[in-house]
Amino acid sequence: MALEILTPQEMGRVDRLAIKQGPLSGIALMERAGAAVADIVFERFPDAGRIDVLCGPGNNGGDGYVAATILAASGYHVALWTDGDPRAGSDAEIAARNCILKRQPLEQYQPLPGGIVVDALYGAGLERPLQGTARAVAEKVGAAGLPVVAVDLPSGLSGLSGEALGTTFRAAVTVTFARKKPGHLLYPGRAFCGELVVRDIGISDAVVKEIGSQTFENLPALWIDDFPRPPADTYKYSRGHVGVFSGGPAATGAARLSAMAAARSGAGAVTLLSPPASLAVNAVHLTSIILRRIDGPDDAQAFLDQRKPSALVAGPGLGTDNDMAALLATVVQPASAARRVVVLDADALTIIAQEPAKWFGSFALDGAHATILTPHEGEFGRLFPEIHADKSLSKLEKARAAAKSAHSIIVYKGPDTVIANPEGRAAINSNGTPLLATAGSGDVLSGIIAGLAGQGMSPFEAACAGAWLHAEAAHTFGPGLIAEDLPSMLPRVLTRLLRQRAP
Ligand SMILES: NC(=O)C1=CN([C@@H]2O[C@H](COP(=O)(O)OP(=O)(O)OC[C@H]3O[C@@H](n4cnc5c(N)ncnc54)[C@H](OP(=O)(O)O)[C@@H]3O)[C@@H](O)[C@H]2O)[C@@H](O)CC1
Ligand SMILES: Nc1ncnc2c1ncn2[C@@H]1O[C@H](COP(=O)(O)OP(=O)(O)O)[C@@H](O)[C@H]1O
Ligand SMILES: [K+]
Repeated sequence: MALEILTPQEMGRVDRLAIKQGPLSGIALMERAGAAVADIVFERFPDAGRIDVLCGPGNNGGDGYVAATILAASGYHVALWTDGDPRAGSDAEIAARNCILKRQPLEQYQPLPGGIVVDALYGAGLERPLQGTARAVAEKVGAAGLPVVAVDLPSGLSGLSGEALGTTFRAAVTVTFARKKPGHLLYPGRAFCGELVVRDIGISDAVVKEIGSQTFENLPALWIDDFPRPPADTYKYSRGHVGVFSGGPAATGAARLSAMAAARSGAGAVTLLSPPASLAVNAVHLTSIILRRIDGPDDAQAFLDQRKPSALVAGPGLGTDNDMAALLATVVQPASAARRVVVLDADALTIIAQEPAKWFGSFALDGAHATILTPHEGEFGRLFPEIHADKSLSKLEKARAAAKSAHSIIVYKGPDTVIANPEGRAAINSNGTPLLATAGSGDVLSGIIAGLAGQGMSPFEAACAGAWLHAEAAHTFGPGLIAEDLPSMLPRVLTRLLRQRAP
């Protein structure tokens, strides 16, 4: 399974290395890329009355010349519109030379009803907004609502960040080559791409590996080998013991959601740590979850020393007053010998955001201990104001920078959740669903991550698996989902996942 995501720059290096190592030349790769585009047109639009192929001056245009040639030879009515000549000496120049279709100036192009558009204006090389004719054409095509097949990327989109650099084509299908790029998975890019198809053009996995990308699509293959498999002779505490801190009586539900999610993720024991005032309300709502009274930091320390939980969740419904800040200080200190992963969310992030540098300095991340922060957009902005405001960084790069500065694993949530560690390893989640935009779903995510990390899964992998399982649970339930439904969907999702993994 090809999991690497390549930046446009890395893709350029892959292209050059593949050409250097052979056996395929640049024009051979381009012929395969153009053929892949033509294939998608055959598959998705077999009855297209007319195909307008728009070619830019770079190699993206080269793919367009190849696709136009194949489509015309197959009997389609193809019109070729070009925005300048291909650059001299480029592979695109060879592709243009091999294309016998008449070239028409792009400024004369007018959308025709019933047609489809192949957008081969700009791909990986676009670095500034579309201007002049290209921009006017993007606007015309958008207004006409014609189906667009984008070559590599919809023109106008940054392949690096997924940002629209300006006016951007909106594709029905995007055909990219070898590997996905960040802009295909990060919003708003993902929406501009429509259906995304990745086609092999003969670039070997070994060449991609040599580039050493540190970004991956968050799919089970990324972490399944590390997924918890309890041995036959396990018992409840060795199967993972997760402690979840509850807040005051008016806000106990969030912590219970986390606790239930941790339990459903396979943790052998989950203890809800409750302030005295919330004990009664928590008690009436809990059955399999253990309830323990915690009246301040000393009690919390006693729990940590006695029970040695392997993972903790603090933040959902915790409250942000000074007492909770003191409790949090106890929670985040590195465990002496015992392995422990601490997942901080919601109110814990609000407390930390008041003095980020102090808190970040206390977070430990080594083989045995880790801190995982799970901010949504607003929390991320409060925790990392400078990184958040830096317009030159993509969401992916922001998550990486935040992980480094906080010595933590960051789960930067949203429709395109990014998980990053301080060493620069990062994953982009691709199975998100707007069904998850429901109160309390983040609390469930924290619990799943803690449940997996508590069972011994490596923290980065646990965070990735948590984000994937969370969205998969939402898909499995479907419309009408509320946060309470997510934990009870996990058994089905886990069954499917583990069945697939069986040899
Ligand atoms: N053999 C290969 O290498 C293969 C490559 N493949 C294909 O190549 C594509 C990448 O090709 P590419 O690097 O030539 O980039 P592409 O996007 O076509 O052109 C960008 C050039 O245009 C210019 N420019 C930039 N922005 C501009 C703007 N707003 N308005 C006007 N001009 C603008 C800028 O030049 P500048 O003006 O800066 O001199 C820049 O250099 C890739 O997406 C894939 O489809 C596949 O076939 C596989 C084999
Ligand atoms: N439009 C969306 N598409 C996919 N996932 C989403 C969307 N909106 C929210 N989510 C996910 O739902 C969860 C919401 O978390 P959060 O904002 O902390 O909610 P809460 O505080 O109510 O628990 C996150 O995992 C986030 O990634
Ligand atoms: K394009």
